[in-house]
Parts: sequence; structure tokens; C-alpha cells
Amino acid sequence: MSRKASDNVEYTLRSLSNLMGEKKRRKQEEGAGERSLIAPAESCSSLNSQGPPEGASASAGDLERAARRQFQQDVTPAFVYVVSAFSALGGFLFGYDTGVVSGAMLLLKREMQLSALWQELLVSSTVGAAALSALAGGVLNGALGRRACILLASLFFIAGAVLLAAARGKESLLGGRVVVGLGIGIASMTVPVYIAEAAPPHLRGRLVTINTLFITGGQFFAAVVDGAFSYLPRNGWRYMFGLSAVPAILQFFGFLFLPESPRWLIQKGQTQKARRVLSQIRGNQNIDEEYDSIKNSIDEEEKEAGGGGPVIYRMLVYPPTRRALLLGCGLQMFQQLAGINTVMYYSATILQMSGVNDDSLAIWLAAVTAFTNFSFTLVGVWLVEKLGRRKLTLGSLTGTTMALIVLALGFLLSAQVSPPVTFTPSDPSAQNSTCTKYSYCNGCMLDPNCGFCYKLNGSNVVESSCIPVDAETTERSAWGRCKNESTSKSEGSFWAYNYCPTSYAWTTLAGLILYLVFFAPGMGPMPWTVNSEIYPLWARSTGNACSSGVNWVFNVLISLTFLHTAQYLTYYGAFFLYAGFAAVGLVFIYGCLPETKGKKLEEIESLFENRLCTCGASDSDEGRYIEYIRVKGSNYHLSDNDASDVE
Ligand SMILES: O[C@H]1[C@H](O)[C@@H](O)[C@H](O)[C@@H](O)[C@H]1O
Repeated sequence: MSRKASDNVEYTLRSLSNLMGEKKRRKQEEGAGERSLIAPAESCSSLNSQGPPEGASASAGDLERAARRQFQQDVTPAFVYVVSAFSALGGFLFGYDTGVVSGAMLLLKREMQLSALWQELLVSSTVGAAALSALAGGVLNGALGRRACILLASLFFIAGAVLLAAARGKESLLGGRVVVGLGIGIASMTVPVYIAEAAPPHLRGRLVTINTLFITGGQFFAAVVDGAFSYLPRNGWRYMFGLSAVPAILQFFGFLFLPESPRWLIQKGQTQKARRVLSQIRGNQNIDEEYDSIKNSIDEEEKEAGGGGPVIYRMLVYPPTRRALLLGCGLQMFQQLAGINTVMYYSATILQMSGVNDDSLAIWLAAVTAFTNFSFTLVGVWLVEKLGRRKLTLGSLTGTTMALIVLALGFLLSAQVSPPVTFTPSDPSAQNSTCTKYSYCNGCMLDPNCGFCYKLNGSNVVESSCIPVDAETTERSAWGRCKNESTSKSEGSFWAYNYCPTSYAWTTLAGLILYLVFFAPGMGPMPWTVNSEIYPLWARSTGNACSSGVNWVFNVLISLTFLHTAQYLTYYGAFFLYAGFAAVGLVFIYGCLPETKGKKLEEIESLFENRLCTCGASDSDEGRYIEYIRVKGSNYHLSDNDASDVE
């Protein structure tokens, strides 16, 4: 029996019970209803496709059809969407605050004369703080609950926005960036968990993926805001940072009225409240079954993994959670190792390297890149419940690996046709410069102290030289023809910092777009989505804290080392390296990622009972499925094979 069929049977029964009332439902469970739940494959599929199973009365068939219709209309009350949208504002702020800094930095470095070290500090302090607070978020989530953590994160976002917008010097800017980072870390680990715990199984993947849609939406919005305020000569950065207070305030007030996660409430023994919340988010559906299922699995979990010691220790000594943790951290690590933030944070630079030599055009093209990331995440939202997590992630990473190879080849080709240095100016300071040692543009471009000054004769590069870059800005050379814009223009000279004029630029651009088209629907959202579902309740906060921490740590590592990696390995070397990481990730995911689509959170633990890296093989498809049935208040674990035994 396909799992889809079993889901439908389950929902049909649930809806039937709504239609017939509680009393009739009990009768139904004792009779035909109970039997159809544990019925073997054929009867379930016939129930779904052709109407009533053999021997059932016509009126039961009518009822069933009515129930199915009702289920389709009512199964997802709008409230779940409201809850998800307010939580996903945390994702929006995560994307906005990590994205907005690149444009703000362009203005800040001029206005506050920021050194390279201070620029790096302002960018990476946020990501570093996010790594720490994501780890701490595990303890906070367990102790205070999901709702309190989301409220706390929005307070950090508000405080950070105010501090940044009102900053008087670089020290207060640094303080603001750290506070914002604390918010990002807590939100990044709490929001997916909260949404997963509130969502019904058949929509869980889609709703959690919407959080990543909000992340990439935030990044896109930040890119547009950066573009718009970049024309403001003074204080543009204050608006860029300050604007994030608006969604943060909205989220804070929204969450004052939104409920705590029912699963967390049950775990804390607040069962009455949990029932109320569950009824609220499930609308007119009967919640007994779901409530019992959560309650039983919590009781089970406590028995199974009830040994003493900190949660992380218990997770590591208990094989299913150890495997889930390895998978969760591995997914997050490979997401970052595939180089997404090199592409996101340096897209303007990469675009310049592919030949766009106008600064504001590069900023707007970076917004186009962010838009590609956002719109293809939307494709992921649509695909996640159709293809499932496993196929989507594997397909996405395969395409990403290929796109990285295209990007690398683009850089390789550009390097091979890199124009030679044909003109050595006689400025006296040229004698002390290391830039004179390069005989091709490629070497010159990779040295952060030098740039390439050239003229064009038709499409041919002529009179080209490698000259030191100005100490204040990378937009001009320290001396010579490219020292100031007006002389450059009158003489027809161009200044290329960080790129070489080549006719293969389009390959790089194509690689960049291809990269996002493949990465965004799968590798972008799935690590967050899968992590929100693979841990049992007792380990969920800690598991998500660890894996989010891993995501942020690798985010810092990859984005901070990109320019150095490119210097040592060249650009094409760096992208071949990321392609290598992605290929290893592909093998890991192929072996280790089971399909979790449509399963109840309480069922997913059993996917990790096998040795790690066999789970993908055994549960990749619809072939094997696990069904829980409710017999006298307990959940029994039933496989296809032993279904007949029960009957
Ligand atoms: O899932 C998100 C998304 O893909 C973002 O674009 C990226 O910047 C983040 O690092 C990642 O975690």
C-alpha cells in the first residue's frame, strides 16, 4: 500500500468521525473503521481509488466521499498559516540582516573611514554571534518553550535595529551587529521547530520550507533596499539597518497572541493547555488521535532514552538520535560547503569578475541574483510535498555540483585567455611595487594590492598595465591613467579590480544563475526542513541547536576564507574545491537521508533504527512504510508484513 493511500485512509477516518460525532466514531472504531485501518494493501487502495471496499454498504461509501470532500476543504485551518507566517518573519529577519550589511558597508566605509579589519568585524560578528546563540538556543528552547524564544529573538532584532540606526561610532555599530546576530541564531533554530510542531504532517515540509522562502525573501528585500539607499550621500545605512525593526515589532506583537507549541506543552505536563492549543490549530478536526499519539510517544521516549546526563550525551549514546544528529549536522555542513554564501555575499564581486564594471549596476545585478535565489526557493515550496525531501535534495545537489563545475570552467577559460601586460609605466613608485612582477591580468587580479588598467581597441585589450590599487578605495589606481575618473574617461582607459576583461565572462554569469536555480529549491531549504523533523521531542531543541550551530560555523568559515582561497587556489580552483565538497555531500546524502514526507513527527524516529547510511536505501521510496494504529489508547507499530497477524 502506498503511504499516500494510508494517509488518506487515516484522514478519511478522522473526517468521518467528525461527521458522525464522537459516539458514532467509537462504534466505528470497534467495527469497520478499526478494520480498515489495519486492512492490508489492496483494500486500502481500493478504498481510495474506487470507493467502498468489498462488502461495505453504499451509504458508507457516500459518507466516505462526503468525508473526503470535507477533509479537503477543512483539513488545514487558516490559523496554521497565520502561525507559520508570523514565525517565518524570523526567517525574513535572518535573511534581511545577513544580506543588508553588504550595501550598508559600501556607505559606512566611506563615512566612517572603516579599515578592512573593521569591515570584516562588522560582517562576521553577526554570523559569529548567531553561531553561539543558536547553540545556546537549545537550552532556552527546552526550558522556556518555542514561543518565548521567538519573542526573545524579536526583542533582539528590535534592539539591534535601534542600536544600529542610532550608532554614533564603529563600536556601537559592532554592538548592534552582535545583538542582531543573537536574534538570528535563536530564530534560525527555533522557527523551523515551532512550525514543524504546529503543522499537520501532510503540510509540514511545505510550511517549514516557507521559512526558508522568507529567508531568501529577506535577502532579496535587503538587496533592493541597499540599491535604493545607496544613492543617499549621508546616513543611508541608518535606514538600511533601521528598517528591520518593522517586521521585528510585527512579530513581537503577533506572538503575544499566538500559542505555545502543543508538543512542548505536553512534554512539560501542561496537558489541558496543550489540548486547547491543538484544537485551536486543527480547527474543527478531532484531535484525540493526534494528542494520544504525541502523548504516547513522549511517554515511550522517556522510557527509552530516560537515562541521566545532559541531552546531548543521551543523544550521542542512543543510536537513533546519534544517527539523526549526524545526518542533521552533515546536511547543514554541506549546505554551506557548497558555497552558497560565497555566491550570496560576493555576487557583486563575481558579477564584476564576469565583466560588469559599473558599481551600481553590480549592486542591482546582485539584487537580481537574490531574486533568483528567492524565486527558486518558491519552486522548492511547491516541490517538497510532491517529490519528497530525499529526491528534492539529491536532485538539487547534483545540479549544484554541475553548476559549480560550470562556474569553475568559466573562471578557468577566462584565466587562460587572460590578456597580457603590455605596457609598463615609468612612475618612480612603480619600482617598489609587487604589481610589476605580473605578466598577465590573471595574476594581477588575484593580488589584492593590484588592479589592471587598460584600453580597448575594438574588443582587443591594448596598453595594459598592472598597477597598485588606491589605499582608500578599490575603485581607482594609486597613480597613473586610472587614478581618477575624468582622466580615465578622456583617455579611454578602464580600471579592472578583481576581474579581467575577457570574452568568456558569460560562462561565469550562466554558472551563477544555474547555481541558484539548482541550489535554491533543495539544498537551501531542505537542511532546515529535515532538521525540524528528524529528532524525537526530547532531543529536538538540542538537535536543532547543534545543527544550526554547525550551519553558522561553516557559514563563517566559507565566507571569510573565500578571498584568501581564491588568492591561493585562483578563482577556478576555489570553485572546483566547492564542487568537490558538493560531490562528497551528494554521496553522504544519497546514503543517509531517509524520506520523511507525510510521516508524523512521532513516526520518524523509527527511520533511524538501521545503521546510518542504510536509511536512505531502505526508506527512500514508498516501498516500506510504517503505520501506527490506535488500539486501546496505545500506539502499535505495524509493518505491512505483520498487518495480517493483527487481523
Ligand atoms: O537556507 C539558507 C538560504 O539558502 C540562504 O540563501 C543562505 O544565505 C543561508 O546561509 C542558508 O542557510
